[in-house]
Amino acid sequence: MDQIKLSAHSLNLYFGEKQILKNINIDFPENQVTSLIGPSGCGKSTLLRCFNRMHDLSSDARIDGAIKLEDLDIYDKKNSVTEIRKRIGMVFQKPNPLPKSIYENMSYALNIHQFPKNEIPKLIESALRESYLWEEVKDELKKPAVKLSGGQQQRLCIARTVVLRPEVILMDEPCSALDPISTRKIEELIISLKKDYTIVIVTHNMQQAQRISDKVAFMYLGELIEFGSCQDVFQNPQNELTKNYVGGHFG
Ligand SMILES: Nc1ncnc2c1ncn2[C@@H]1O[C@H](COP(=O)(O)OP(=O)(O)OP(=O)(O)O)[C@@H](O)[C@H]1O
Repeated sequence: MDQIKLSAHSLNLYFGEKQILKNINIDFPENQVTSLIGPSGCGKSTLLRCFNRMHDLSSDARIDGAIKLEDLDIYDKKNSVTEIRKRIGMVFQKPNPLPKSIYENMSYALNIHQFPKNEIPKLIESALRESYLWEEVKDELKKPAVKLSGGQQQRLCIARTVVLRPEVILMDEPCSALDPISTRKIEELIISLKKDYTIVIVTHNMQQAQRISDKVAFMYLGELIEFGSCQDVFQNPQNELTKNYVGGHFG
């Protein structure tokens, strides 16, 4: 039986009058990669952003239902967003390093969370190793992060998330700005990270979803249409819409 790490229960989201997410119920198993797939505009990124309260600052967003990290209610006002984002990290579509050195990119959140100063170098090395970047940057940690290649910048953004030891990592099309070789490296990285983290990723790339996912969720017009093992969703979809989408008939 899968151990459930993160879950949404009867989740609805509205932007103004418009309902974007419709009664989403989903369980993300621990130490697995789950891909959210579906045609453009179906609500994948909007759903992903619900999991670490990224809509909090959007005045026209209204959410009802519940999201739980194990037993923790993510939307319970007494839980701080900073603490939730430490436990549920996020990596965005475009690599977005701070305009600072590689080292400062890594130390920034550790300082905010008041990790002991003497532990910081070790934590940084370990997260950079875990993110397949250490060997490439160990001699130039003072270099501006923006001077790294796009793929290296994205691995740095992953390392910067990993350094806080989150439980869940959310990724919103993390390879869409990258070339095929950098994309492959990130895919290998995602597969290796799942032994320590639960990963939820939005992807448009069906080959990528098949290469990296344990579970796949297919969404359409704000609804979760089908959720199952990667093999089942791609080889034996139950719903006609899923069948057409994974068969490349629309999207
Ligand atoms: N801040 C916002 N205010 C109003 N509507 C929004 C906002 N953000 C997204 N939407 C709308 O919500 C719907 C879902 O968008 P979302 O970005 O989640 O889809 P998606 O499946 O991730 O699409 P894509 O694959 O193109 O990135 C779209 O109709 C979009 O226009």
